[in-house]
Amino acid sequence: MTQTGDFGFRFMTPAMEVERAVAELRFGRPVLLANGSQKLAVLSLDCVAPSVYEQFASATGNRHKLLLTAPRAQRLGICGEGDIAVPLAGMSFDDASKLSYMVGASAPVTWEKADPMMSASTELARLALLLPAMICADVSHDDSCFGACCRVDLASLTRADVARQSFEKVVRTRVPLMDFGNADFVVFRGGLAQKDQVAIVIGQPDLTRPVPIRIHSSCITGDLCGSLKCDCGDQLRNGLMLLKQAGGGVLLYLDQEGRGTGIGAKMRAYGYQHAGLDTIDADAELGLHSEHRRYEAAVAMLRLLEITRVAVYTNNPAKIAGLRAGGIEVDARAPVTGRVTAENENYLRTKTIRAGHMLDLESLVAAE
Ligand SMILES: Nc1nc2c(ncn2[C@@H]2O[C@H](COP(=O)(O)OP(=O)(O)OP(=O)(O)O)[C@@H](O)[C@H]2O)c(=O)[nH]1
Ligand SMILES: [Zn+2]
Repeated sequence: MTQTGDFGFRFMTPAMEVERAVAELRFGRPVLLANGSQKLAVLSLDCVAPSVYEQFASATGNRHKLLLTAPRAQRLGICGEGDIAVPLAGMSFDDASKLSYMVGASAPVTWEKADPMMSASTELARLALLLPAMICADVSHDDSCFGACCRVDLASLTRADVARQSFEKVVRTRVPLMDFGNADFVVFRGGLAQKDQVAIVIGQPDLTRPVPIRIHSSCITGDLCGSLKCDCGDQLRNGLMLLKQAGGGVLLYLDQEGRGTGIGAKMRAYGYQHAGLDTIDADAELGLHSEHRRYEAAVAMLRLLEITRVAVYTNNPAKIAGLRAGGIEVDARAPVTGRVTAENENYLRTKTIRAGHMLDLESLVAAE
């Protein structure tokens, strides 16, 4: 087993604080976000029970506010103001939910620019795979009702980044694959949530040359079930084939469902897409930005595999930028595509036009 970082045993590390806070939010309990003497009680509307919402309101003297991210504010017609905060006094749980992530909600009558601490709380939501619909209240003067709650320092959110880059190799084992021959599945554990990540090594790549790689984000619907709404399943299999044809390479299969937003958010977004929204606007309705993925895990996995120079199969410039930011040399980039279907054509077009993906869609359509 290879250790990538030695944090020793300390009573409380930034990563521990953040991980505990993330777990508490997922249980629907409040956490305290602190920055010096400023304290913000935070609750996630995505998984709180209505009764806890009511308790939170009375514990904060009805001074609680709802954070709406810039994409959500924009969907509600409030443009160019960044994240906003809406006073919630007197607003029911259902109305707050509607305001934070449902299609067709009206713009709030009263709102203000969000305090930076409130905006920072959305990073906890991102890590918790929850919608960034945060209910917040400043309790700097009296946090007595929140004494038993998990406390996380604002600085820990940044310092926990160090932990994100700390991975260890757990096991490497051969798996015979139907179309690709023998592959080595290498399992890594680490990052903030200690999720297992998998590298699939095809053949025996020459590590002295740029190693052909594919970074693939998990897509339960496409990879496993052949969903026609995206091209992921084809890209997964075509990516593995390209690595085999290149004489060997590595596919990093990252646990990043729904562009890092989680399967719950992705399925909510699919519901909105059925109502006519494109992939980016559907996410924006939920308060999500167009991209929530990060690539520290990919960089750490490559380093543990002793790979520092790569040739990447991707159409997504953010993946290349993520590798380069982590010090991996990207020598070349080649496309990897899938079938264009009636159901995924708009999705692919939106990614090309609105997210800058390097995809020659018209040629693909013409080739079908
Ligand atoms: N939020 C959201 N995620 C989606 C949607 N459709 C697919 N996904 C996710 O998008 C990601 C696609 O992953 P990849 O195919 O590796 O990445 P990519 O950004 O398309 O880049 P390349 O395939 O490398 O060109 C996966 O995490 C899917 O689960 C959608 O409509 N909404
Ligand atoms: Zn997909």
